[in-house]
Amino acid sequence: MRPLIIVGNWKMNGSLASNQDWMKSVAQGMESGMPAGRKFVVCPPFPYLQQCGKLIQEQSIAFLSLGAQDVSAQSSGAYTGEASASMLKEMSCQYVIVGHSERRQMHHEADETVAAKALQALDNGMTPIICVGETLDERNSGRAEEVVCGQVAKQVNVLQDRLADCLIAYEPVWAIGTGKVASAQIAQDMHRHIRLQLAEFDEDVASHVGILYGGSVKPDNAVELFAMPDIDGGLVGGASLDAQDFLSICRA
Ligand SMILES: O=C[C@H](O)COP(=O)(O)O
Repeated sequence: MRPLIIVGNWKMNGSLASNQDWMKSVAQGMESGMPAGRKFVVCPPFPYLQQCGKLIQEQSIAFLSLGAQDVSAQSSGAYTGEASASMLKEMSCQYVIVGHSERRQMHHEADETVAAKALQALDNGMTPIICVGETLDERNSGRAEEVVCGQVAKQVNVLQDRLADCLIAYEPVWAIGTGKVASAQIAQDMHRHIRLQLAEFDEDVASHVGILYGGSVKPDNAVELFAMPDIDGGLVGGASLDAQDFLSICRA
């Protein structure tokens, strides 16, 4: 049985003061108990990881884990502006998002780089959340499955059975930050497709890998999405910035 995992990705949002308020509200909300068998993760920007890790400890938010939004594909050295997996681990991160479409599009990250980043995370004891997804043009031209399966195949080639220790996030690019959520059935169909593709490589890996949905997840659509058999949780952007919305999605 795969656990339901809800990951909040703050993207480039937050401040020392607002992070503190968010943690306080989430601690209060989670204190009253959360549904069993679920995991909750928050991914603040790099500069706030230490603060947020400390706040999670201080507020005793036992349910909440820390994650980062990206990691270097290199382990150390002259890579200005990058953060290595060992540094993130030192900040108490347990999860790392890799290959988010915003990084693929704006920073030209290729599948090979995404796989190298996932390996760095795995080698440092963290769970990579590997993002895949098609653009609107690709969907409209009937190529959604081909594009997503191509992205997954590149990860399978490099990571092989280490994929069992990863999460995959299906994020249709056209649904990110647009308010246009994929219908639960569209999302389920793609998740099923990804799982069947993984099963061709290894059935055990396929049955273990959590596949999260991302793209305009909100309190009012989370229940329907999470009820789907191959949707194992959500990667939540905008709605995770509001502590009460995040809590509602965590309980959905
Ligand atoms: O990482 C999160 C996804 O990009 C979804 O963002 P969104 O919930 O704001 O659409």
